[in-house]
Amino acid sequence: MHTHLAVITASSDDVVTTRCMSVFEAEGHSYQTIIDPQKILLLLRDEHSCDVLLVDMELPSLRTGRFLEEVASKMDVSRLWIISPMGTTYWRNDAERLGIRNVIWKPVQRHDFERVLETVSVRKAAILPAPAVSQISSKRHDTPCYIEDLPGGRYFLAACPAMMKLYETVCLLAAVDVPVLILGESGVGKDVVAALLHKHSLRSSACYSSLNCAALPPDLLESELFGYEAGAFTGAIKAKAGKFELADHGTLLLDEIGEMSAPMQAKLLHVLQDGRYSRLGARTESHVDVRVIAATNVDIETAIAQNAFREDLYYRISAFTIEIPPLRERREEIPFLIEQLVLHHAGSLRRDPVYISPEVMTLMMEYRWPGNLRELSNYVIRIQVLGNTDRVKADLEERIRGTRGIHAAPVPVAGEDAQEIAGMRLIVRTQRDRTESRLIQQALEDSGWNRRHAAVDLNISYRSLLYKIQQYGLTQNRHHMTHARSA
Ligand SMILES: Nc1ncnc2c1ncn2[C@@H]1O[C@H](COP(=O)(O)OP(=O)(O)OP(=O)(O)O)[C@@H](O)[C@H]1O
Repeated sequence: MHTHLAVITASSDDVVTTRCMSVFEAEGHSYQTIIDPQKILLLLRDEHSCDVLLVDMELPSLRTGRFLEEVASKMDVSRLWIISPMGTTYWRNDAERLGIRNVIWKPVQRHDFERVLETVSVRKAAILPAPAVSQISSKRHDTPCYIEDLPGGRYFLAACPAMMKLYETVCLLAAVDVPVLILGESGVGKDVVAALLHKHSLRSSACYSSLNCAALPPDLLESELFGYEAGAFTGAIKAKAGKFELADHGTLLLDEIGEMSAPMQAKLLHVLQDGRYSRLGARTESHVDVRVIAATNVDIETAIAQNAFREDLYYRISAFTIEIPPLRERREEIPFLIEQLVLHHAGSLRRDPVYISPEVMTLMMEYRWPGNLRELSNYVIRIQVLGNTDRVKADLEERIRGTRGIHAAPVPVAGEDAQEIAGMRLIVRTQRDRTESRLIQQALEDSGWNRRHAAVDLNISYRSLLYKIQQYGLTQNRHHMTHARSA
């Protein structure tokens, strides 16, 4: 026999609602979502209207007023749960004063809701038949997976400790207006993390915009960033606002900042110092208030050592850094990502989803994913388009065969000596670099050193390929691998 609970989430956050729904409905309970705090107060007039009240403190209307106090006067606070983003504590003094002890920190996990159910089941134990109580407490906790929707149909998924920690860091950094540098390989999710940071920041009602600094030649980059006046150059018929102007009061992601030319670095430093800039062809200066988040997949410290990147600019953009691990270092997320990608891509292709067989899933868990989540996404699209996994299976097998034993990630053994693991990782990394540079050299030779074709064959971005050619010191007409690092 199931308990039927009425749960109210004062949440504007779809994720909280969705999680609540899946856990509570799976258990046979009912729930209700209310966004307007006044409606909650009305509802609480009837003391049997709900067993538990979950209040999402992110709701802007709760920041002012005496909502908690009013709720506490209408219900037993042991039935009241606060849901709060990490680092948000404006409610803490009120909660302490009112004796509210139940707090769930975002990202909300399934077991958080199980905690809620457990407290209710304890209170109801006297009237509940025994099997219902044991059914609740014997439920196994699933591997936590957190998904948060982002504008533009995108989402952020975290399903491993490193990414959960990263989410917490993002929430902390979102609350303060400091520059953040996001580091990580191509396709690892730098843009997604920047969008998440913007969503949680006080700037979230203004624009989030991003620009890939490597994709444009310096002149075009300058006009994209700062805009231009009519007649500033041939073809500039009408004046155009730049990214800085459009992102005023919001957030601007400058992706691949490590690729920016020296003159552009100087101009960027200027605008970061005092918010002042000039449109191309303008006689006067304008002022903006933009939070700049920078991202790169190149080693900026090496770029500084080689005088390719300004040290003063680096310090200006990197008050805090967030490093996103490559997919091969968080393989436990792959099944969760695949599940979402299958639904997403099948939906946009208007097809029935083609699910991944356990066999192919094993291969996907084993493959090294040099193109990270973008490459994983492409594989899932291929499967949805082809309607089966045969070709992808053969392709993955071939790729893994070429790299097996070198690219397969070591599975850490619980309790293993940290030093030994570090040593093993170093060996694996060195081997990986050797193999990677050999594969890149091969792809370049196969394409007659057409870098764009080679980048497509390797499934990495053109810029990443250029970076790797430089990193490994690869040159044309050499049949043997050159490994700059290990030489
Ligand atoms: N944590 C995540 N959850 C869900 N999807 C993700 C996540 N991280 C990345 N993705 C998806 O993977 C793809 C690549 O992500 P993104 O563009 O943010 O990577 P990037 O690191 O900025 O790449 P690049 O360096 O090439 O610009 C996108 O389709 C994005 O939606």
